[in-house]
Amino acid sequence: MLAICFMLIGMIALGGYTRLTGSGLSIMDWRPITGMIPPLSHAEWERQFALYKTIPQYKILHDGFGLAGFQKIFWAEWIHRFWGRLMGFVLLLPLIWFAVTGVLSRRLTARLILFFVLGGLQGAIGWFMVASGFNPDSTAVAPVRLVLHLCCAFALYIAILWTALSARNPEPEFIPATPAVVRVHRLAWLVCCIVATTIIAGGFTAGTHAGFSYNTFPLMDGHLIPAGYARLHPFWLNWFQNIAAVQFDHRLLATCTAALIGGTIFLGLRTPQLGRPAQDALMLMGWMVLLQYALGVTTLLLVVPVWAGTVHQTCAALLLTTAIIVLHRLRGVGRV
Ligand code: HEM
Repeated sequence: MLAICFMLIGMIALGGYTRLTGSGLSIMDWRPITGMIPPLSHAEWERQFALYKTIPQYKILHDGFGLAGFQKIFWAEWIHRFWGRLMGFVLLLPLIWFAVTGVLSRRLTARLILFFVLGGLQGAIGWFMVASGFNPDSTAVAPVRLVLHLCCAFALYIAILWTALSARNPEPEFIPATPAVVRVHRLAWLVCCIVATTIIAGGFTAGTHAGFSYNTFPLMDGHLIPAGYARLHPFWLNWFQNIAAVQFDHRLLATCTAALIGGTIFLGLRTPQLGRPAQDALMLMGWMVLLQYALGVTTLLLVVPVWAGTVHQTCAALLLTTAIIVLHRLRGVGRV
């Protein structure tokens, strides 16, 4: 399961690369089994390329890049899909073996089967997202579907990570539920929620291409709150479709995330009852949020180069990992 967690981080990185290189729409069909075989003849490459030429993205973004250019974006998308299938095998084959030899409890077996099914569903959601990019008036996928795909990937990752950590460490270490400990525990939950919300906001920032505007920090076009924040009506529409508001919200949430993590560490380090493992995890989370914040600003100031966008997206998963490890190490609060 830990191997699958590593593979999932790799998958999130590959997803970022695929999105940022505009490769996601290059494979225009979804064949869960036979799609594993890439084009093997020149005729098949030409057929796939001819298909791709029919969608608006080709004409607007990649017009005239030739078969070699098409092959480049095709391989990015193909590897992303292939990696997904490979994860399915890495989960399924040991699962069958361990279940047959009676190593796994029924509960764990059922949970792992559920993860396998959800992994398949994530593939289907990926296709649901990609299909939205083929509409006659679009050159990219629908932001809402991008966020759906991203959120499901993170949710599945959290579930597998939690299960893996619990399998490694089945008995939580008792931590006395003093008021200070309970406060840090509650803050750790809040941190997980705000990190998740910042990630969703990051999804909309990426989906609406908001990172290509207002490339200054901390001001946006000379203002702390950009002019035109509330341009759209009804008001809530701004949070999803207005580039100024989408980017501002992501910055604001990221700043709140960093501040909340700072506060949690401050209290956590003054609460010795938490124990060393939980305090170490808090410190790791602190370093990670600093790195992620700096990467976010770098991505913005450099106008979203592929490497920075990919690393920023991947480090979001690593930040979430540290937040989950903190929560996992605090599992024993009040438990005898
Ligand atoms: C706690 C800190 C942060 C987290 C967890 C976070 C998370 C994310 C995630 C997950 C994405 C990509 C979503 C996707 O690909 O669908 C993203 C995109 C982005 N973030 Fe952040 N972010 C953080 C801080 C920041 C900061 C401080 C800035 C800049 C001030 C920033 C600027 C951006 C930009 C410009 C994008 C779009 C890049 C692209 O198009 O690929 N982020 N963020």
